[in-house]
Amino acid sequence: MTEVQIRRLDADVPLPAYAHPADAGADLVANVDLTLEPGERALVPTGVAIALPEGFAGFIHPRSGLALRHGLSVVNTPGTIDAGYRGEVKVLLINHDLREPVQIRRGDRIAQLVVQRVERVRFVEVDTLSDSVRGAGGYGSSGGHASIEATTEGSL
Ligand SMILES: O=c1ccn([C@H]2C[C@H](O)[C@@H](COP(=O)(O)OP(=O)(O)OP(=O)(O)O)O2)c(=O)[nH]1
Ligand SMILES: [Mg+2]
Repeated sequence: MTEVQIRRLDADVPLPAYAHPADAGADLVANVDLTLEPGERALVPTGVAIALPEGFAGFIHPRSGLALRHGLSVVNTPGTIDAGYRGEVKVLLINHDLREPVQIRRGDRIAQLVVQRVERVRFVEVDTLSDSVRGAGGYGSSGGHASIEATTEGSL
């Protein structure tokens, strides 16, 4: 397992932790109490700083349970933590619920950090790009409906 240096900026705050052995995301914890009114956003400190090895990056994703129950998400999802960043990891939360405020208490697991290997590339300027099947098609160019064949019961 790749080791990542981590520094607590608050001695009481739990370190990011994976809830289950095969989870991709380690939960990040809020280090403050706050209330987000409908539509409101806030940059929430997690009380930790990390030093990712070169060739890795951290990506801050929302937690689906909070998104489902409260409309809580991450504005810039996924937030990017660069390997060279040594400041406090912060989460840019937003309350997407139209009616209810979201209460966050210090210690709540508010988002999850996915650490991944990333490639850096050298951009080589050319006059003509290599051909591809897709070409310049995008924005729904491949259509939106998959035809589903009618099946009679028991025919599978
Ligand atoms: O959700 C986030 C996003 C970013 N960061 C920190 C780590 C990251 O390495 C740094 C810069 O983030 P980003 O590159 O997304 O922001 P920017 O607007 O491009 O700022 P900069 O000019 O500092 O790169 O801020 C966080 O703590 N949480
Ligand atoms: Mg940047």
